[in-house]
Amino acid sequence: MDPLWLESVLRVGKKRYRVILDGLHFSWTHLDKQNRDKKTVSVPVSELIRVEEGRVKIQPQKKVESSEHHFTVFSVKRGRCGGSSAGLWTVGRTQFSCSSRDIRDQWVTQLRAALMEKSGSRPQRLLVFINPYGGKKRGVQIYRTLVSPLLELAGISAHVVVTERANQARDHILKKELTGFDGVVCVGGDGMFSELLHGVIGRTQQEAGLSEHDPTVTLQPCNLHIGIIPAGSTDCVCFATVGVNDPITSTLHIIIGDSQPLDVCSVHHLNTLVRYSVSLVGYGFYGDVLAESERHRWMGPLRYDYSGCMVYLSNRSYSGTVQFLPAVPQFSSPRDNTRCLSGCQVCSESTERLFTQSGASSHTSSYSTSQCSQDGSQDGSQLDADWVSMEGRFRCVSLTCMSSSCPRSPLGLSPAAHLADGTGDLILVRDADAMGFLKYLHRHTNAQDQFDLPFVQVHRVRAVRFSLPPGEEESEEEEEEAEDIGKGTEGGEGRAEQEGERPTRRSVSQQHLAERGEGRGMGDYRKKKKRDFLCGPCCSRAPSVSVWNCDGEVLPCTDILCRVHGQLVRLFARGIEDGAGTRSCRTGSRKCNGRCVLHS
Ligand SMILES: CCCCCCCCCCCCC/C=C/[C@@H](O)[C@H](COP(=O)(O)O)NC(=O)CCCCC
Ligand SMILES: Nc1ncnc2c1ncn2[C@@H]1O[C@H](COP(=O)(O)OP(=O)(O)O)[C@@H](O)[C@H]1O
Ligand SMILES: [Ca+2]
Repeated sequence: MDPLWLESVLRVGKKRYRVILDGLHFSWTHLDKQNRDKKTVSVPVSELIRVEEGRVKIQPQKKVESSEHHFTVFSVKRGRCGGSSAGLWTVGRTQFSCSSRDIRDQWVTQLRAALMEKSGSRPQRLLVFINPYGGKKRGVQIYRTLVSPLLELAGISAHVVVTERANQARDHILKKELTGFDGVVCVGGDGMFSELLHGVIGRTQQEAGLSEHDPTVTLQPCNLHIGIIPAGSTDCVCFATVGVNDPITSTLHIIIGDSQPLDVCSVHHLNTLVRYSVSLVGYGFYGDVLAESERHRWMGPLRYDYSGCMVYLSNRSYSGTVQFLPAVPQFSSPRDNTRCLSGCQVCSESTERLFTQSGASSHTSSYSTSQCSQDGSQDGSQLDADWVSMEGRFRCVSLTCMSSSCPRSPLGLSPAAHLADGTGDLILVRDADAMGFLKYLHRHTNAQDQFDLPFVQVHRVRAVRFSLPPGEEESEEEEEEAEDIGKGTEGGEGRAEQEGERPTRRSVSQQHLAERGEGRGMGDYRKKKKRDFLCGPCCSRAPSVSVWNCDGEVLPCTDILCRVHGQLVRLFARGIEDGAGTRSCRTGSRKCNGRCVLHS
């Protein structure tokens, strides 16, 4: 028998329960007057949070009464499947009454031993960054009222930094002492997550002595977990990895030490790392929406809806050449009608492929043409011929390493994409008429297949290249000019940071490039903006070049090479559980049981 096994008949309120603890579950079954089993509640030991003697309120320091015969168990409690709280987690609190103090002590000891066994995989100490300006500017309030009390309940200590400038979180992770921290957490949106992502990946490569600028390098997977408390505008990374945007649910995933590997796409321009992305690298529509939205930041999250309409009305398409390395089609397909859910088999099988066969210790691969071998591992050579090339005019070119579901699009840009399979989905939307494109966009908001349109193609890929058509390409001269513009703005941005003003986005990549003294291409965006955008999105003078939206950051260059790095980072999450994934306490139309400050 399991050494942790314990069984007793205890009371919860006035009802009698057969209570059992085995190695895996803590469960209690209601017994009727004839001692027949009725309803059972079962909690995996991995989802227990705390066990206290006595009858305890949600904060252990506030005991209602210290009873010698009682103990209280705090655990993860799921919202009703199919109900309005599906996918949402809360803290369940159950007070058990024993017939003697001895029995009570036995239960408390055994339950704590079970919890102790789990403690190795749970964080003890966290480094938390709060963006006070993200989303509706409620980051600090969300942390103080919803997150901090739960961390305290779970006995997790946190060092909290409320950021005063963009890139502070990234720089902290890159440069400061991190010993003793089991994870880093952001309270903010996708931009804030991106800061942590760049910090964690950069730090890991620094320590491994690898150059991130080398597009051929096999990057070192990161050990430090990242937690996301959603408090931003889109919160796509949280939504796509948890299934809901809810601070309490995300805190509970952190507390129990869930671990979700995540594919990351690196974006290079001329042997310089520009940025990393996990959700969207998008040219055309999504780039234009982002660029336009920056001018309306004061609108908060609504800026994307407004800019989306404006850009749609501008009816643009862009020329370019897209090349891609297809993923192995036998493993999965973006049109196989599956969803990457918690415990996804495609992702588990990929783990073995990505790490066993690739030999993670050999850090460079022959990448004259590719970094991925035919078997799906992350290095090895491949022939030039494997690149597929497409050119023409596109409404949008999007690459996403995950579904990129978010409250605006509950199934996402690519509903069958996988979080951790080492591939991304490349979506090419050719120049359709305005109604056709609207149909495509609208299908993101419902269950209709957005790929079932004659002008839309989707490919599962491992790498993508984009280049402008001859005559439009980024010339040396343009880049030098762009560099100058970049330098000018760099100073301006620095001033904004110093004075505690809110700088615009685009900061991570610019600073990244500037700090490494490799600012080639920097400011292209601004230069092109000068040329094409300043007249507004509805201007009749249509621009010939768009910009790239990289997880909400405008990239400073147009010709790029993207490469998917399988399972490069780990989040405190477990993927979307079956029955979740369509709800958000920020959609307004759906309730979050009033628990969320975002609704209050
Ligand atoms: C007729 C209805 C049209 C609806 C179209 C809906 C399409 C939604 C797809 C959303 C993909 C989101 C990918 C995630 C991007 C975020 O990283 C980025 C930054 O987020 P944040 O830091 O929270 O501000 N968000 C965006 O780029 C917004 C794209 C909105 C496009 C309408
Ligand atoms: N204190 C701060 N002042 C100004 N900008 C900040 C600060 N902290 C973080 N940022 C930047 O703000 C940007 C947007 O933050 P984010 O939390 O993603 O909110 P949103 O989802 O509303 O865009 C991020 O790119 C981040 O670098
Ligand atoms: Ca993927």
